[in-house]
Amino acid sequence: MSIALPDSVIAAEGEGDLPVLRVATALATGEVYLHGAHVTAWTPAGADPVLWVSGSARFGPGEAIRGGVPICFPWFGTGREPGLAPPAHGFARLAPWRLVAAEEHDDGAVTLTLELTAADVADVPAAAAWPHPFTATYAVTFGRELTLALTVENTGEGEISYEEALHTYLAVADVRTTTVQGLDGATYLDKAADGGPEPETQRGDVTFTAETDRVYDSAGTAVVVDESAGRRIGIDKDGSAHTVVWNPWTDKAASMPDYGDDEWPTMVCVETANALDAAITLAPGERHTMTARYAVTR
Ligand SMILES: O=P(O)(O)OC[C@H]1O[C@@H](O)[C@H](O)[C@@H](O)[C@@H]1O
Repeated sequence: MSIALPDSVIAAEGEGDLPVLRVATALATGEVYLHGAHVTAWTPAGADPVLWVSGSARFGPGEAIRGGVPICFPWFGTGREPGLAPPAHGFARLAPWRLVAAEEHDDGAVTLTLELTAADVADVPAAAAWPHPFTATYAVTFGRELTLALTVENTGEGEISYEEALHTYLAVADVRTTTVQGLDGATYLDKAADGGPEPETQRGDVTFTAETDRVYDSAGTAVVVDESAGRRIGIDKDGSAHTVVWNPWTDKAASMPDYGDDEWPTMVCVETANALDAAITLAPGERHTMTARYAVTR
Protein backbone atom coordinates (compact mmCIF):
# COMPACT_ATOMS: atom_id res chain seq x y z
CA MET A 1 0.00 0.00 0.00
CA SER A 2 1.43 3.37 -0.93
CA ILE A 3 0.59 6.22 1.40
CA ALA A 4 -0.05 9.72 0.06
CA LEU A 5 2.46 12.14 1.53
CA PRO A 6 1.76 15.81 2.25
CA ASP A 7 4.10 18.29 0.51
CA SER A 8 6.03 18.71 3.73
CA VAL A 9 7.17 15.04 3.68
CA ILE A 10 9.53 13.36 1.23
CA ALA A 11 10.48 9.70 1.00
CA ALA A 12 14.19 9.28 0.28
CA GLU A 13 17.14 6.94 0.56
CA GLY A 14 19.02 7.65 3.74
CA GLU A 15 22.32 6.42 5.14
CA GLY A 16 23.10 2.83 4.19
CA ASP A 17 20.49 3.15 1.42
CA LEU A 18 17.76 2.67 4.05
CA PRO A 19 14.35 4.24 3.37
CA VAL A 20 13.82 7.43 5.29
CA LEU A 21 11.03 10.01 5.58
CA ARG A 22 12.09 13.63 5.84
CA VAL A 23 9.78 16.32 7.13
CA ALA A 24 10.24 20.04 6.61
CA THR A 25 7.60 22.48 7.83
CA ALA A 26 7.64 26.06 9.06
CA LEU A 27 7.65 24.63 12.58
CA ALA A 28 10.45 22.08 12.41
CA THR A 29 12.43 19.59 10.39
CA GLY A 30 12.62 15.91 11.23
CA GLU A 31 13.57 12.50 9.96
CA VAL A 32 12.44 8.94 10.61
CA TYR A 33 13.88 5.71 9.21
CA LEU A 34 11.49 2.82 8.53
CA HIS A 35 14.27 0.57 9.88
CA GLY A 36 13.38 0.50 13.56
CA ALA A 37 10.84 3.36 13.13
CA HIS A 38 13.91 5.25 14.19
CA VAL A 39 13.56 9.02 14.57
CA THR A 40 17.02 10.42 13.86
CA ALA A 41 16.35 14.16 13.73
CA TRP A 42 14.08 16.83 15.12
CA THR A 43 15.01 20.49 14.93
CA PRO A 44 12.37 23.09 15.85
CA ALA A 45 12.60 26.25 13.72
CA GLY A 46 15.29 28.58 15.02
CA ALA A 47 16.78 25.97 17.35
CA ASP A 48 19.83 23.70 17.16
CA PRO A 49 19.21 19.99 16.57
CA VAL A 50 17.70 18.37 19.64
CA LEU A 51 18.52 14.75 18.85
CA TRP A 52 22.07 13.41 18.84
CA VAL A 53 23.36 10.78 16.42
CA SER A 54 26.86 9.36 16.68
CA GLY A 55 29.29 10.09 13.85
CA SER A 56 30.12 6.36 14.07
CA ALA A 57 26.49 5.17 13.88
CA ARG A 58 25.86 2.17 11.64
CA PHE A 59 22.96 2.10 9.23
CA GLY A 60 22.00 -1.29 7.89
CA PRO A 61 19.89 -4.39 8.44
CA GLY A 62 20.68 -6.01 11.77
CA GLU A 63 22.16 -2.77 13.17
CA ALA A 64 20.57 -0.48 15.72
CA ILE A 65 21.25 3.16 14.87
CA ARG A 66 23.33 4.80 17.62
CA GLY A 67 21.43 7.96 18.41
CA GLY A 68 18.06 9.54 17.76
CA VAL A 69 15.25 7.54 19.34
CA PRO A 70 15.72 3.77 19.28
CA ILE A 71 12.53 1.92 20.26
CA CYS A 72 13.23 -0.74 22.87
CA PHE A 73 10.53 -3.43 22.64
CA PRO A 74 9.50 -6.04 23.73
CA TRP A 75 12.32 -6.19 26.21
CA PHE A 76 14.63 -3.64 27.79
CA GLY A 77 18.34 -4.31 28.28
CA THR A 78 18.76 -8.05 28.55
CA GLY A 79 15.08 -8.51 29.42
CA ARG A 80 13.47 -10.15 32.43
CA GLU A 81 13.99 -13.77 31.35
CA PRO A 82 17.01 -15.63 30.11
CA GLY A 83 17.15 -16.27 26.38
CA LEU A 84 15.89 -12.90 25.11
CA ALA A 85 19.18 -11.02 24.63
CA PRO A 86 21.25 -10.65 22.58
CA PRO A 87 20.23 -8.38 21.11
CA ALA A 88 19.80 -5.93 23.95
CA HIS A 89 16.60 -3.86 24.01
CA GLY A 90 14.46 -6.19 21.87
CA PHE A 91 13.91 -6.53 18.16
CA ALA A 92 11.76 -3.49 17.33
CA ARG A 93 14.79 -1.29 16.61
CA LEU A 94 16.04 -3.89 14.12
CA ALA A 95 12.74 -4.46 12.36
CA PRO A 96 11.24 -3.11 9.11
CA TRP A 97 8.31 -0.90 10.17
CA ARG A 98 5.69 0.24 7.64
CA LEU A 99 4.32 3.74 7.11
CA VAL A 100 0.53 3.57 7.48
CA ALA A 101 -0.42 7.26 7.59
CA ALA A 102 1.04 10.72 6.98
CA GLU A 103 -0.89 13.81 7.92
CA GLU A 104 -0.19 17.51 8.05
CA HIS A 105 -2.30 19.25 10.69
CA ASP A 106 -3.82 22.73 10.47
CA ASP A 107 -1.14 24.14 12.76
CA GLY A 108 1.60 22.85 10.40
CA ALA A 109 2.73 19.92 12.53
CA VAL A 110 3.12 16.60 10.72
CA THR A 111 2.28 13.14 12.06
CA LEU A 112 3.82 10.04 10.53
CA THR A 113 2.34 6.76 11.77
CA LEU A 114 4.31 3.55 11.49
CA GLU A 115 3.23 0.02 12.27
CA LEU A 116 4.87 -3.29 13.14
CA THR A 117 3.13 -6.62 13.61
CA ALA A 118 4.30 -10.13 14.41
CA ALA A 119 4.08 -10.90 10.67
CA ASP A 120 6.54 -8.09 9.89
CA VAL A 121 9.21 -9.61 12.11
CA ALA A 122 9.04 -13.16 10.73
CA ASP A 123 12.51 -12.62 9.18
CA VAL A 124 14.04 -10.78 12.12
CA PRO A 125 16.07 -13.45 13.96
CA ALA A 126 15.76 -11.86 17.41
CA ALA A 127 11.96 -11.96 17.22
CA ALA A 128 11.87 -15.75 17.58
CA ALA A 129 12.60 -15.29 21.30
CA TRP A 130 9.23 -13.51 21.82
CA PRO A 131 6.71 -15.31 19.59
CA HIS A 132 3.52 -13.43 20.42
CA PRO A 133 0.90 -11.80 18.19
CA PHE A 134 0.93 -7.99 18.54
CA THR A 135 0.44 -4.77 16.64
CA ALA A 136 2.68 -1.85 17.53
CA THR A 137 1.66 1.58 16.22
CA TYR A 138 4.03 4.50 16.51
CA ALA A 139 2.76 8.03 15.89
CA VAL A 140 5.54 10.59 15.47
CA THR A 141 4.51 14.25 15.37
CA PHE A 142 7.10 16.77 14.25
CA GLY A 143 6.15 20.30 15.19
CA ARG A 144 7.27 22.95 17.63
CA GLU A 145 7.15 19.95 19.99
CA LEU A 146 8.12 16.39 19.15
CA THR A 147 5.49 13.88 20.26
CA LEU A 148 6.13 10.14 20.18
CA ALA A 149 3.27 7.76 21.00
CA LEU A 150 3.87 4.02 21.00
CA THR A 151 0.75 1.86 21.23
CA VAL A 152 0.96 -1.91 21.60
CA GLU A 153 -2.11 -4.07 21.11
CA ASN A 154 -2.36 -7.72 22.06
CA THR A 155 -3.85 -9.31 18.94
CA GLY A 156 -3.50 -12.87 20.22
CA GLU A 157 -5.56 -15.13 22.43
CA GLY A 158 -3.24 -15.31 25.41
CA GLU A 159 -1.84 -12.69 27.79
CA ILE A 160 1.34 -10.88 26.70
CA SER A 161 3.88 -9.05 28.76
CA TYR A 162 6.56 -6.67 27.49
CA GLU A 163 9.01 -3.96 28.41
CA GLU A 164 9.47 -0.79 26.32
CA ALA A 165 11.49 2.40 26.09
CA LEU A 166 11.84 5.42 23.84
CA HIS A 167 15.61 5.56 24.22
CA THR A 168 16.04 9.24 23.31
CA TYR A 169 19.58 10.56 22.74
CA LEU A 170 19.53 14.31 23.43
CA ALA A 171 22.25 16.64 22.16
CA VAL A 172 23.90 18.75 24.86
CA ALA A 173 26.83 21.17 24.70
CA ASP A 174 28.60 19.44 27.60
CA VAL A 175 27.09 16.75 29.80
CA ARG A 176 29.44 17.80 32.63
CA THR A 177 27.56 21.09 32.89
CA THR A 178 24.15 19.54 32.25
CA THR A 179 21.64 18.54 34.92
CA VAL A 180 18.35 16.66 34.83
CA GLN A 181 15.59 18.15 36.96
CA GLY A 182 12.38 16.44 38.05
CA LEU A 183 13.78 13.27 39.59
CA ASP A 184 14.51 14.59 43.11
CA GLY A 185 13.23 12.04 45.63
CA ALA A 186 12.71 9.27 43.04
CA THR A 187 14.09 5.82 43.80
CA TYR A 188 16.35 4.33 41.19
CA LEU A 189 18.22 1.22 40.23
CA ASP A 190 21.87 2.06 39.56
CA LYS A 191 22.96 -0.21 36.70
CA ALA A 192 26.43 1.37 36.63
CA ALA A 193 27.18 0.75 40.33
CA ASP A 194 29.18 -2.23 41.50
CA GLY A 195 27.17 -2.42 44.70
CA GLY A 196 24.27 -4.52 43.45
CA PRO A 197 20.60 -3.99 42.72
CA GLU A 198 19.48 -2.21 45.92
CA PRO A 199 17.37 0.86 45.01
CA GLU A 200 18.80 4.28 45.86
CA THR A 201 17.09 7.64 46.21
CA GLN A 202 17.89 10.69 44.07
CA ARG A 203 18.80 13.79 46.06
CA GLY A 204 18.46 17.01 44.07
CA ASP A 205 19.09 17.23 40.34
CA VAL A 206 20.95 14.54 38.44
CA THR A 207 24.52 15.58 37.61
CA PHE A 208 27.10 13.74 35.53
CA THR A 209 30.57 12.94 36.89
CA ALA A 210 31.00 9.31 35.77
CA GLU A 211 29.20 6.60 33.79
CA THR A 212 25.52 7.03 34.59
CA ASP A 213 22.98 4.28 33.95
CA ARG A 214 19.90 4.57 36.14
CA VAL A 215 16.31 3.38 35.97
CA TYR A 216 14.21 5.86 37.97
CA ASP A 217 10.72 5.19 39.28
CA SER A 218 9.19 8.31 37.80
CA ALA A 219 6.01 8.90 35.84
CA GLY A 220 6.51 12.66 35.76
CA THR A 221 8.16 15.38 33.72
CA ALA A 222 11.94 15.69 33.45
CA VAL A 223 13.88 18.70 32.25
CA VAL A 224 17.37 18.57 30.80
CA VAL A 225 19.11 21.82 31.72
CA ASP A 226 21.98 22.33 29.28
CA GLU A 227 23.86 25.12 31.01
CA SER A 228 26.61 25.54 28.41
CA ALA A 229 24.14 25.82 25.53
CA GLY A 230 21.73 27.95 27.55
CA ARG A 231 18.74 25.78 26.75
CA ARG A 232 16.33 23.41 28.44
CA ILE A 233 14.65 20.35 26.95
CA GLY A 234 11.44 19.35 28.69
CA ILE A 235 10.23 15.75 28.52
CA ASP A 236 6.63 15.27 29.46
CA LYS A 237 5.05 11.83 29.33
CA ASP A 238 2.04 9.58 29.82
CA GLY A 239 1.77 5.84 30.37
CA SER A 240 5.36 5.47 31.55
CA ALA A 241 6.49 4.47 35.04
CA HIS A 242 10.23 4.77 34.47
CA THR A 243 12.71 7.38 33.33
CA VAL A 244 16.10 5.99 32.36
CA VAL A 245 19.13 8.29 32.40
CA TRP A 246 22.27 7.15 30.59
CA ASN A 247 25.66 8.53 29.65
CA PRO A 248 28.46 6.04 28.94
CA TRP A 249 31.35 8.34 29.95
CA THR A 250 34.90 7.44 28.85
CA ASP A 251 35.52 3.69 29.17
CA LYS A 252 32.15 2.48 27.99
CA ALA A 253 32.29 4.96 25.08
CA ALA A 254 35.65 3.50 24.06
CA SER A 255 34.21 -0.04 24.19
CA MET A 256 31.35 0.65 21.74
CA PRO A 257 32.28 0.27 18.06
CA ASP A 258 29.44 2.50 16.85
CA TYR A 259 30.17 5.36 19.26
CA GLY A 260 33.11 7.77 18.99
CA ASP A 261 35.54 7.69 21.92
CA ASP A 262 35.24 11.45 22.43
CA GLU A 263 31.51 11.87 21.85
CA TRP A 264 30.28 11.17 25.38
CA PRO A 265 30.26 14.82 26.56
CA THR A 266 27.83 15.78 23.79
CA MET A 267 24.80 13.62 24.64
CA VAL A 268 22.57 12.33 27.37
CA CYS A 269 19.83 9.74 27.08
CA VAL A 270 16.62 10.45 28.98
CA GLU A 271 14.36 7.53 28.20
CA THR A 272 10.62 7.17 28.65
CA ALA A 273 10.16 3.56 29.70
CA ASN A 274 8.24 0.74 31.31
CA ALA A 275 10.82 -1.84 32.36
CA LEU A 276 11.47 -4.51 34.98
CA ASP A 277 8.61 -4.48 37.53
CA ALA A 278 6.73 -1.94 35.39
CA ALA A 279 6.48 -4.27 32.39
CA ILE A 280 3.09 -3.99 30.70
CA THR A 281 0.75 -6.98 30.71
CA LEU A 282 -2.12 -7.02 28.20
CA ALA A 283 -5.07 -9.39 28.05
CA PRO A 284 -6.24 -10.40 24.54
CA GLY A 285 -7.56 -7.31 22.71
CA GLU A 286 -6.08 -4.85 25.21
CA ARG A 287 -3.72 -2.03 24.27
CA HIS A 288 -1.41 0.36 26.02
CA THR A 289 0.01 3.69 24.87
CA MET A 290 3.20 5.30 26.12
CA THR A 291 3.71 8.92 25.03
CA ALA A 292 6.70 11.24 25.28
CA ARG A 293 6.61 14.96 24.38
CA TYR A 294 9.73 17.07 23.98
CA ALA A 295 9.89 20.86 23.99
CA VAL A 296 12.83 23.23 23.91
CA THR A 297 12.92 26.38 26.00
CA ARG A 298 15.63 28.88 26.69
O1 LIG B 1 24.18 -0.25 23.40
P1 LIG B 1 22.68 -0.31 23.54
O2 LIG B 1 22.16 -1.73 23.47
O3 LIG B 1 21.99 0.56 22.55
O4 LIG B 1 22.34 0.22 24.97
C1 LIG B 1 22.79 1.45 25.41
C2 LIG B 1 22.41 1.65 26.88
O5 LIG B 1 21.02 1.77 26.96
C3 LIG B 1 20.55 2.12 28.26
O6 LIG B 1 19.16 2.26 28.22
C4 LIG B 1 20.90 1.03 29.22
O7 LIG B 1 20.42 1.35 30.52
C5 LIG B 1 22.41 0.85 29.21
O8 LIG B 1 22.75 -0.21 30.09
C6 LIG B 1 22.89 0.56 27.80
O9 LIG B 1 24.30 0.47 27.79
